[in-house]
Amino acid sequence: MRYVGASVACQWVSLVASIGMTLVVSRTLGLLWAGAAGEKDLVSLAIVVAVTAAVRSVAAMGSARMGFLASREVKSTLRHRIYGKLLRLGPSYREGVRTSEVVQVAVEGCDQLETYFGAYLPQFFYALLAPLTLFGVLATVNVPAAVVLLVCVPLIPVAIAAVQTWAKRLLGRYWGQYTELGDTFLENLQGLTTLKVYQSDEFKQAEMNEQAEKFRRITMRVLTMQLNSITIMDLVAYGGAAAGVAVALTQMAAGAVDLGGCLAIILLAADYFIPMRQLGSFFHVAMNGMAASEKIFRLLGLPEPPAGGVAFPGRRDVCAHDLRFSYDGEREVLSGVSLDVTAGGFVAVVGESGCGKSTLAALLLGRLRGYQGSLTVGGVEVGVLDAADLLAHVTYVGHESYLFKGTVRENLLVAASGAGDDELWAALEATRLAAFLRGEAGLDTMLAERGSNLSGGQRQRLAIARALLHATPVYVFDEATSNVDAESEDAIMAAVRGLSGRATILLISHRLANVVDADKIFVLDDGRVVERGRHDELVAAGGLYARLVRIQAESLGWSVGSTGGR
Ligand SMILES: Nc1ncnc2c1ncn2[C@@H]1O[C@H](COP(=O)(O)OP(=O)(O)OP(=O)(O)O)[C@@H](O)[C@H]1O
Repeated sequence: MRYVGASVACQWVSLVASIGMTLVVSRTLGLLWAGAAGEKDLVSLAIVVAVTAAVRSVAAMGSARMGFLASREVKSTLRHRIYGKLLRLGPSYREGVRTSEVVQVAVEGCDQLETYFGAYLPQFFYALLAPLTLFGVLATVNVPAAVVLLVCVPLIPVAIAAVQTWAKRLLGRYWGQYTELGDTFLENLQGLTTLKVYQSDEFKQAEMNEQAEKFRRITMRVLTMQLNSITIMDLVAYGGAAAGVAVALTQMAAGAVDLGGCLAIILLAADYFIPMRQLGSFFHVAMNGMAASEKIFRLLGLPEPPAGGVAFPGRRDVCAHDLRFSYDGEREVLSGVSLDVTAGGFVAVVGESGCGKSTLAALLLGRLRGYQGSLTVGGVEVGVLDAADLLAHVTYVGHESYLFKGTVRENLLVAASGAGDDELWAALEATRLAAFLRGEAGLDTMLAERGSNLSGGQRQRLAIARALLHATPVYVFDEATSNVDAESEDAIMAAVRGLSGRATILLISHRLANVVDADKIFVLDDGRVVERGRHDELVAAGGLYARLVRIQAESLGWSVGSTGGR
């Protein structure tokens, strides 16, 4: 508001200078017409014109600068808030908003608000102030003309208000279409390789064309609406100015005003309307910003995980009791899971695809919320733990980890900012990546976006090295080695087992060779723990686990009952 006020003040100073100059010009022309103008009048006219030009240019620069500062502050504040909100929402942000929508509102949505705060708001106040100022001045010249002009000005806001409801609805739909198109575009771009592989890109292109066409149509409707309303505002503005001129001429004919006064009214008549007319133009862009701001405020209003929850406890045991969870509120994906992992223990969760293993991991990380029953770490319910604190104490490695564009060192330091090169190399040795990187540029080896210049297995080994550096009391490995070659997998599993004792480890793996050493194995089936025990006990029990082991042993050729052999 400070900057908006200053911007209005600059515009007003410029207007006053302009009025002063117009009055002097009109008076001098009147004198010239009457043949009464002396040299002194012409000199003072030249001085007034020069001073006015200087004042107006300084005021215009000041107003633009203030508008810029206002919009810069708003954009930066909003973007900080959006960023902070995403951090507070954590990995579960996708439950409430689509990624493309976040990008669109944070970038273009905030840019649209630039016009609202930088141009529309100052113009709004200036458009109220300018006609009143002009009225005050012209009333001293000729009251009827000043009144007629003042009365016509409010017709512009009336025209704006008339289209406002319609425009609001239309712009709401426009932004809906825009984010929908952005969403499809982002998804198709990310899946372009897959689409090419299956030659489905044409089908997706047709789908996108259809959405783009819908977006084109709504954009055209928005433009039509804007042009129509600008035409109406122009009619009012220039019609009003013409009415003022007509009154001025009539008044002069009636002898109520002299030539100088009549000229002053004619020259200033348009100034009554220009600010309102300008407001009308900004209004449409501002409305677009307002529609975007609705999306911004919806994002900022999304419910957050409880902040300032209970701090991560000193204990590290993990326990689930009668844990139930459903994604859609209907089908239970976990239907009463009970398991316990003692502090420093190495526990595995196995089961057929879709039985709920990753869901369990996501609940433990607080990535999914709204479970029933109990899931505790160190005796404290995960649901009441402080979300950031939980993530700082539980390291998760999934089957596909994110690597950032930058050096290997930068990617590793994400997990342990203070680690020295020796520690980084030790983690790389543990995941058998050191030899490869030594042949490249070592820790300074550059990674492309998502680590796309590494192989799938190398990416994953780097992600596991990063996790090993993140010294936390609890680790969750969810199919972390699924795309790693067998030899490296053995080395990595040895490093993972090496963590047990100082950290509690939950290992989710469909490769049963990895779990034979686990202190306890929980076998999930359709959202329930159906078996629990050590590898040998479960094999001896001859249940689901034994069946899964037999199937894998046959296909991979490792002997049932072996510990770690393949
Ligand atoms: N985001 C989701 N929305 C709705 N349902 C989901 C979602 N994610 C998973 N599911 C469902 O929950 C069930 C359990 O999925 P989950 O990913 O936990 O299985 P999993 O045991 O880890 O499988 P896999 O071994 O194949 O990774 C599946 O039936 C799946 O369809």
